[in-house]
Amino acid sequence: MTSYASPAVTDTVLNFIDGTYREGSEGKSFPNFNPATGEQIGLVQEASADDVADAVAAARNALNGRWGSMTTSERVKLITAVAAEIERRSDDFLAAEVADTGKPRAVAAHIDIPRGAANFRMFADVISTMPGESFITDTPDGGQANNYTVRKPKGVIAVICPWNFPLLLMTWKVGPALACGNTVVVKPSEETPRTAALLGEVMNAVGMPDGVYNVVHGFGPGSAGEFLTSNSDVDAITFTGETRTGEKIMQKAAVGVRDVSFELGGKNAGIVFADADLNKAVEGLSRAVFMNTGQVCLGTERVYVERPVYEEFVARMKEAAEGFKPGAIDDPAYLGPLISAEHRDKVLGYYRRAVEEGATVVTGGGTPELSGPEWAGFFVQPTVWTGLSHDSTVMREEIFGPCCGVIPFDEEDEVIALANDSPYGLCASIWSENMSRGHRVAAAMDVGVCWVNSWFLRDLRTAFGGSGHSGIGREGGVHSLEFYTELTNICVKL
Ligand SMILES: O=C(O)C(=O)/C=C/C=C/O
Repeated sequence: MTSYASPAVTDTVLNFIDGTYREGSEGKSFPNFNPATGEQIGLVQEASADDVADAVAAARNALNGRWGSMTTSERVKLITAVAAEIERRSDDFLAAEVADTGKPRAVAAHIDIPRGAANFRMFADVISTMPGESFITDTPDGGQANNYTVRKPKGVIAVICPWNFPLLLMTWKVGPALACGNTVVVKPSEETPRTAALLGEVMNAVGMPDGVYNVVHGFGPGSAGEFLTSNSDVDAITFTGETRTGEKIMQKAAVGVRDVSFELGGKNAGIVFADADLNKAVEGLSRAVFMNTGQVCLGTERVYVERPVYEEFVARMKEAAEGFKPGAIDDPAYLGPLISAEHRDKVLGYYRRAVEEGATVVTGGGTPELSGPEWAGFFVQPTVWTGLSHDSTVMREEIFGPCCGVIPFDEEDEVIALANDSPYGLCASIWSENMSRGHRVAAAMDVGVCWVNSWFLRDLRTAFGGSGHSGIGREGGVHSLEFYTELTNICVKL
């Protein structure tokens, strides 16, 4: 049986289909690891094609059953109860998330788990207060017509979510999906299945109708994710993760012309002007580079600093980087592991590539000296480079690790061009005490989100997402409704 509250125990993480937990029908499973220790902590039951078909059918049946006939206020009451139950079981969600990710308990306790509840509450509010649209039209016969719009759920939504903020990013999609009356089949990352599975217990506890929320596990080609995106009874697909995976999903979505909502990769820039408050800039950018061990889609991996403050900024980022301590999980400065041995090796490959391309390693560049079995996992050193060209590999490709390259600039137009010279367009941060410059440069960024003198400050009502290779569509507040509902305009001749 799954024991989320004691993740050190080897246990089985099950699929959750039509309100019940079940093993994969083909008896296949795959290992689940704690990235801090590197130890296997469980087995995950792999959903077969039949299991995924059952989950989609359960979601369809729920739409055609009690869930589909519920009023908005009945749905709002249920998803508000989900939020409360997540909070009541926050210790279990915390244990499950830390077991799966190895992330600092402080990060999971202050970001991941609270956002799990907040995401449901946010969209309960949005769907309760969202105004409709209507127009009184003058008609050729001298009369009038009333045009008004009604929103209806899109149907069965496939939710494919990543391993860096598993509960946060899954509920960022499931919250609005359910608020709008859809049903979901969730395919969590194979690295982090636990909190998605645990949410099934919450759904049952609050009396969510069976089939509204389903979870199927799997990884790679020929498994649950592919079965799900290929299932013609899935009405739309939402995905957060790597750009190249998004491209593959989009190909599947094309069959049947299914809508997609994507938050994909990024190579986000931080720009520090000479008139910046360096205390703010170093605090904000050291979080943007090193928080969650750099495994944040919004993270910063390239920093441009106006020349007069370049040397001081580099020295202060070195100090900040060395303040992050791998292998000290209860220390607020703890730098957790990367999610897997594979990802650790990928990041170390970029560390080597940086040196090959002429980087000066200001700090880090390898793996930390850690002793003890509890730190035998996938740790790397927080790293800062100088001496790299803007066109170097590590300044152009998304690494998704605790590292950044720092490059000097001289002119505002120059740095705007550098920051925008990327196929990605997710976010940026601007650091300057000159507010007209802050507004001006932020507006010049070709990104979905730009922070000024801040980073990762989130108002869930705002438009969130990226352009170019960073995604399609926006999530957040009323923006999520564009994806999770279909509009019908009704014109009544008066
Ligand atoms: O803050 C959010 O709503 C969000 O989506 C964060 C994404 C982080 C990705 O790594």
